[in-house]
Amino acid sequence: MTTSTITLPNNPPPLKAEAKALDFYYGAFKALKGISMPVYENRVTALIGPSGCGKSTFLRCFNRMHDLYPGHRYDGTIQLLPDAVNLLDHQVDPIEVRMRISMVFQKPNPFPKTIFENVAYGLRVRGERNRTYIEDKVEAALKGGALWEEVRDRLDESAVNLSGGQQQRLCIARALATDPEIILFDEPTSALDPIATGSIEELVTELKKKVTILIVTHNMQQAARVSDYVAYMYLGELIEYGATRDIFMKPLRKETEDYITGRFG
Ligand SMILES: Nc1ncnc2c1ncn2[C@@H]1O[C@H](COP(=O)(O)OP(=O)(O)OP(=O)(O)O)[C@@H](O)[C@H]1O
Repeated sequence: MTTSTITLPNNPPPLKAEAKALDFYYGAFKALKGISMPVYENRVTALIGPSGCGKSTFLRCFNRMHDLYPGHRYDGTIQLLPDAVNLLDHQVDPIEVRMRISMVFQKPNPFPKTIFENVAYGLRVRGERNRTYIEDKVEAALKGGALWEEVRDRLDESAVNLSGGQQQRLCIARALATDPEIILFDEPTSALDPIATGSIEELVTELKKKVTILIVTHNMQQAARVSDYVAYMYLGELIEYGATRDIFMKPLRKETEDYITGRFG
């Protein structure tokens, strides 16, 4: 197995999560191999690497998405700080994990419900009944998703009538409504036009003041624009991790350099 090259910052921000010796199996296939990596609080960490290297698989470990399918197995730990709970522990309820760690997918996936009900969804799953509380949370989440001004007068309309970019911002608002500590973004702009992409990138930068962000992207410019730290993966392994500027300006591993300069992948 390759050893990861990990360069930690001199004055690291507080840790929000940490993967340690993480393996993941789809049945007999080992898709992640011994990944150890910090995730710093209120920072954006980008996961990059060629198709099939395990970026999405790694991302989905953080909110136990893999539990939804039989035959999937984790080894190792992902600690969530400051309470130092191992997210992968069977004693830890995956539903509770998904409240604390939300996810935004590649294709905007609003539910066939009203704009309001899309955002209120997680609160209702959590058992929240207080109408005023839910209304306040929905408004705050839509503001956090930079969508409030566009939809405040049509909260009862179907979410599927929104544009693609608006739908993605709605999905971000939905993710925000339960006050998550981490948001996982899986290629959130790959289905969007450049203008909608720009507004999502601005939003990510704004959101990191409040939450910790992990983002999978194929777009090197996007990784350079939005992230503070970058993890380069290949064939299920973490090859190199470091500050974004260092990874792009002076990567320590030849494999990283070949990938970010477009010579490979
Ligand atoms: N449900 C699954 N069952 C079996 N193997 C899977 C499954 N999902 C992904 N894989 C395999 O796991 C490996 C990692 O896939 P993953 O989707 O995490 O890569 P990725 O880096 O996110 O790729 P992409 O950039 O194309 O989305 C690949 O070899 C893939 O074929």
